[in-house]
Amino acid sequence: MTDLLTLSGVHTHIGRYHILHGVDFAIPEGQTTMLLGRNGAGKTTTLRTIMGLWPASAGSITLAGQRIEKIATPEIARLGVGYVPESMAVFSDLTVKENLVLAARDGAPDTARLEWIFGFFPALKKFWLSRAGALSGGQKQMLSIARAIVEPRQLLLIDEPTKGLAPAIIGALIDCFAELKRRGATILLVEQNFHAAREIGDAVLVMDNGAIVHRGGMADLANDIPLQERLLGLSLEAHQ
Ligand SMILES: Nc1ncnc2c1ncn2[C@@H]1O[C@H](COP(=O)(O)OP(=O)(O)OP(=O)(O)O)[C@@H](O)[C@H]1O
Repeated sequence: MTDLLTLSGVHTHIGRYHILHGVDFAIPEGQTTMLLGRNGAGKTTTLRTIMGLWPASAGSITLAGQRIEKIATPEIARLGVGYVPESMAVFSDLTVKENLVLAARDGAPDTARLEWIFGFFPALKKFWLSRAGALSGGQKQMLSIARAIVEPRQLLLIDEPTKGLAPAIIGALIDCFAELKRRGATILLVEQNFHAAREIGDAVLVMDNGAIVHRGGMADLANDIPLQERLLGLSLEAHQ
């Protein structure tokens, strides 16, 4: 299996705060890797550092063989990294169509690509000419993800997509991620909801205090309750 993204000894400072303390991991191509950890562990900072939104103060970030830790965010996006931030990135006053047109580099999403997206987010086709602000929370999240994949991406970074959503909507999102993965996407996904995480993930990384403290297969962590309690301070039952 080829690694699409590799972080090696990555440190990040935000102002005078030292947030990431030597983050090391590799993301295999075509897999969904979950990034878990307690609040404040450094998960969002890791995604933002990969995107160049917070500069790495030391270490290397390699995407498909190319070093990207000193490259500006728009260039990283052009290299094929899609980012879905925690606060859904949609324009409420614009229609679903306008949101997707703005997300496409040439201002005209490819028709076949749109049909591909509608295949797993049918609500976006149904509400094509509706204001994004009128969508449900789950549909806004779908639009936010659709904006990130309106052009082909090598890698998707998604921050807490299920946060604040009702269980039925979380189920629909999980189905969408499964479909995206089936179609070959490589995804690094931050998730606090362990029940959702174990449904989606192939591999798992756990962060604590700005460093990776566990890496392995998702099934191994899902089946090891003492390990979950030690790493995440939770038991699976508490999250079902
Ligand atoms: N703009 C900022 N200025 C100062 N400190 C920050 C800033 N953003 C984040 N931090 C700190 O960096 C640490 C890591 O935050 P981060 O958001 O990456 O954690 P997280 O694992 O994503 O947690 P959460 O699940 O709560 O979002 C926290 O201690 C946080 O307070």
